[in-house]
Amino acid sequence: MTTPFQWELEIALSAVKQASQICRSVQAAITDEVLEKKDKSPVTIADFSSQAVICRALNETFPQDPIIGEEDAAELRLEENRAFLEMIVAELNAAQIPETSPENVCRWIDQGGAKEYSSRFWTLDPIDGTKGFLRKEQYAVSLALIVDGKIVLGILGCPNMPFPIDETVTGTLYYAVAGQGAFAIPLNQDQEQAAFPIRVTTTDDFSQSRFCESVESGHSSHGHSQQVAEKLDIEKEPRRLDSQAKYAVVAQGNADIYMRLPTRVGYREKIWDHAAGVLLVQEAGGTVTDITGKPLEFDQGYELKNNQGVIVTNGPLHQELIQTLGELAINE
Ligand SMILES: Nc1ncnc2c1ncn2[C@@H]1O[C@H](COP(=O)(O)O)[C@@H](O)[C@H]1OP(=O)(O)O
Ligand SMILES: [Mg+2]
Ligand SMILES: [Mg+2]
Ligand SMILES: [Mg+2]
Repeated sequence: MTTPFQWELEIALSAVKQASQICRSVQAAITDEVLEKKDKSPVTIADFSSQAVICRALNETFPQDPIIGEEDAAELRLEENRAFLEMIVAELNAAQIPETSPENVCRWIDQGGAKEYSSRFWTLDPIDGTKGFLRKEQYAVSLALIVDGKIVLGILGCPNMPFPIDETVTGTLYYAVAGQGAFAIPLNQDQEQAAFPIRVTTTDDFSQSRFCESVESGHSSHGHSQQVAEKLDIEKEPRRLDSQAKYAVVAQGNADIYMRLPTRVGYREKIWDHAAGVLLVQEAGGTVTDITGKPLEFDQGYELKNNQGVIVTNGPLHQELIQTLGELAINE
């Protein structure tokens, strides 16, 4: 008997693993090749390579499934960016991806171009935390499958995360399937190795708790999280790291809380920045809502249209934290 989504898990894990290894090799070599997107955020050859490899693999096995991915190939098709495209082609050739050509690379990337909600789709952030990637700190390759508005499968490839039970091993692949728990495996492990189940902490004492948040104060308000920490007597310094690695840190019990507090009115979180991390934490026993305590709604297209910010906890700390955000009027 097979468990639900076993086939999807197998294909997706191998694609994320391959993409994570490409990201790692790009990071080790050069990273000063950066395109600036229209919104002024950076994108590298690793972002595009990762999206190409993962969309190619998903499309080969699940051709009917739309993919809502972060990147698209419009800029890469411009003549002025031809050299940049050739560097992506070279990365995929080095990774021995069959049928690699400039045209196919653009086509694979654009397979991740769905925008609308459908009853079954994947969502992909080929590199979440590009700024962390450029600083050679934390970043994540993030992939999730959403069926009938529910996240059923989530994977985070974290090439710079120490393995939870052996910190000498760098690079962790996290995954969760709805109802089946959350697990970590080393990114580099070639032979079959038992997946290590991860769990959130059980503390209900804020004075003993630690929270994590973005490095970038433009992505999450450090001023507001400081106010919350003072009100709740959280004494420990926040752990700042980029990307959905923050979800993994809570899921494996290295922090108790992740706060993502809006920095400007009107910003809507993107589904690919959260879907995989949310399922990982929920399956590890934790709780995720927006800053008003509402569940995140993954049936609204590519944005979390009906939500503001994100609050992640081990569970026991959740309600009082949401209440405090209300008292401080941070949720308005
Ligand atoms: N104003 C904002 N508020 C919240 N998140 C943002 C904002 N601007 C960009 N982001 C997104 O935050 C993510 C990184 O988060 P973190 O700080 O936790 O590493 C990126 O995916 C980035 O999207 P983008 O890819 O468009 O730059
Ligand atoms: Mg980006
Ligand atoms: Mg992102
Ligand atoms: Mg990204």
